[in-house]
Amino acid sequence: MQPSPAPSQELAQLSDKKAPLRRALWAAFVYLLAGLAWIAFSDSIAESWFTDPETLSSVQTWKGFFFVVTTGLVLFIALLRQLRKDRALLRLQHDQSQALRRRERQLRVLMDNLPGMAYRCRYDEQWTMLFVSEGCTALTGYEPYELTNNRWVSFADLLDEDNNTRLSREVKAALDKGESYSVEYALTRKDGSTIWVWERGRCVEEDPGGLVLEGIILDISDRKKLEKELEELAIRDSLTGLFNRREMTRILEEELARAKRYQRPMAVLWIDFDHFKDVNDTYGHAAGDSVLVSVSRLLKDSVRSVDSVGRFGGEEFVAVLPEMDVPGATEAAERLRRRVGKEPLPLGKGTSVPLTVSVGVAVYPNHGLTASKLCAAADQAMYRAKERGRNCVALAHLSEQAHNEL
Ligand SMILES: Nc1nc2c(ncn2[C@@H]2O[C@H](COP(=O)(O)OP(=O)(O)OP(=O)(O)O)[C@@H](O)[C@H]2O)c(=O)[nH]1
Repeated sequence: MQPSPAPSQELAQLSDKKAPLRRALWAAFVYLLAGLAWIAFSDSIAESWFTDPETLSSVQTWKGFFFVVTTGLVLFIALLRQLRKDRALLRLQHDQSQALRRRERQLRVLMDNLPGMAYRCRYDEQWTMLFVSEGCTALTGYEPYELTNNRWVSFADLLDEDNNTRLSREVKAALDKGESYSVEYALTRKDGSTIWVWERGRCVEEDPGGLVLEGIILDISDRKKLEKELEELAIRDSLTGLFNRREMTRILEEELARAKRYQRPMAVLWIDFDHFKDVNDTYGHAAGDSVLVSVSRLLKDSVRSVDSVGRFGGEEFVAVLPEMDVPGATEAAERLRRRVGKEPLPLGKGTSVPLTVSVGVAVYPNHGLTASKLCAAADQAMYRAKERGRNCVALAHLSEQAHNEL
């Protein structure tokens, strides 16, 4: 079997447009040469071999037949070979185009069933889409033709400035390293709603207009929502929805650092229910839970938006009040105490119970310079409020350092 030419050889043959003419001319030349040689030499050889004119005439007739049959046979073989080659080539072309169509169909089915959108875009300011898969409609709300070539909107129009800047930065960093990029950002859909997407892509080639990027964009809103819920769960108390002890400790440290940096006061209120055990014992634990929930709402509604309220555990609540000095903190604590004691708290099933709280107040820098000192000072103050008969506010003792300075 004849070895098939190497692909580069095939390519060179294909790109040489004059090759068929050259080959045809060569065949014609060989035929002419053979024909002329035959005419020139066969006659003289026949004449030298056959002297009898009658025999010579019949030899010349047979010689003519021989020439026609031989050239016809050569032509037949050459044509047969060529036609077979053409047929094989046509079959190959047909098979290849069938395979190509099959692959295109598979690719389209795959892309259209992607849980997102496949794209090919220019690396420009508009992220000009050269191609987007059918998933574009479900993802963005826009039909593929509306987004392609920025016909109605550009992809950049779907991103706010922050997200667009982040995407540009990530893509550039990946391109600089010659790696693929992967980035999460928020995208505004046609109906104005915002979704979170995850994009992964890479630079595939350079076309005359610049770099081209290819990749996929998937909707990850559900995952983001779940992450947010998990984050919330990690920082919230499951019963009341207020911040939990860990988050309140973090907030307190953060506010304290800010207070120190700007040399401003800040306060911690330690709030504890009076005789809460009686509520549980009389009305049951579930009723006690309802009271805790409604008091949490009450406490949250009674503080400023910059203040934070959390449940430290059991029926102990803590409020962190930034920018609050001793008179302000005492007044805020009094206000809270009055508000809780003013109305009976609902127990569920239409009943309610009057309840009071005792509040301890500690202020930075007067009652402590660290979070733990402030908490301990506020807690002790709250116990003093209990000792004074409950339903009252007690201020922490001056810390040793503050005492010396004052
Ligand atoms: N319903 C309910 N009760 C709780 C929860 N956490 C703690 N408690 C109850 O809160 C009560 C706290 O009781 P104590 O520490 O004796 O305090 P108190 O009865 O409020 O009395 P004083 O603080 O001294 O005024 C206990 O009965 C606990 O069971 C909770 O999540 N739900």
